[in-house]
Amino acid sequence: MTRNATSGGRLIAVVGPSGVGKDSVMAGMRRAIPSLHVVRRVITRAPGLGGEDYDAASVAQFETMVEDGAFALHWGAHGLHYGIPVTVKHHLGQGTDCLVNFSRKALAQAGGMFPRLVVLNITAKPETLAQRLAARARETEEEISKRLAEADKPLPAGLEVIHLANDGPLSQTIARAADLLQPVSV
Ligand SMILES: Nc1ncnc2c1ncn2[C@@H]1O[C@H](COP(=O)(O)OP(=O)(O)O)[C@@H](O)[C@H]1O
Ligand SMILES: O=P(O)(O)OC[C@H]1O[C@H](OP(=O)(O)OP(=O)(O)O)[C@H](O)[C@@H]1O
Repeated sequence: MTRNATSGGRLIAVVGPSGVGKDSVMAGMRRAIPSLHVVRRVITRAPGLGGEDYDAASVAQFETMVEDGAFALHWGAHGLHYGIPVTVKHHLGQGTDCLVNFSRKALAQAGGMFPRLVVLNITAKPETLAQRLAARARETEEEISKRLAEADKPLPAGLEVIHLANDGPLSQTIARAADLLQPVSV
């Protein structure tokens, strides 16, 4: 029995600082728990920059999508816009657990929208983050510095949060995440 014995799937919101391994852990969880629906975000980022699978949009396209009600929730960060397609509500309504790369700043709003929200908070030491962002090389050095400066952010109170360190081998983190988030019957 979970804490939130409500009908519908869980929205598993993966959060943590830039470079901590959110996308990597999510990719592993998708393989470990094939029944999970992994949410494909809309991002105003150039297409094909790797990491997660996302739908690239221009700012104008994104704003039109907002007006059209295409998103369940959206936010801005790192000079980009991120949107969670409204179709996530359909998957949750069908009882499917959904996994999404999320923003700590958007969690308070999500808590009021999704009754079965579970936060997977991934952590790593500052030096680990710096090494990983440099090695990933998706952003410029200036952008990386800004991301590192924003690494620490509080989580809102009152949410179900699972904390998971990703300083060690990725396979170990994925196995632990899959174990902690295996589907449960309510
Ligand atoms: N446990 C780990 N050990 C070594 N490298 C990792 C680990 N987890 C993630 N990485 C690497 O660190 C970089 C950042 O990971 P990523 O999943 O893009 O993080 P985020 O989505 O949180 O920004 C990527 O190059 C990824 O391959
Ligand atoms: O409010 P915060 O918790 O700081 O999160 C801000 C944004 O950072 C991440 O974006 P993105 O996946 O583009 O960046 P990352 O891979 O470098 O974390 C995350 O998915 C949020 O969209």
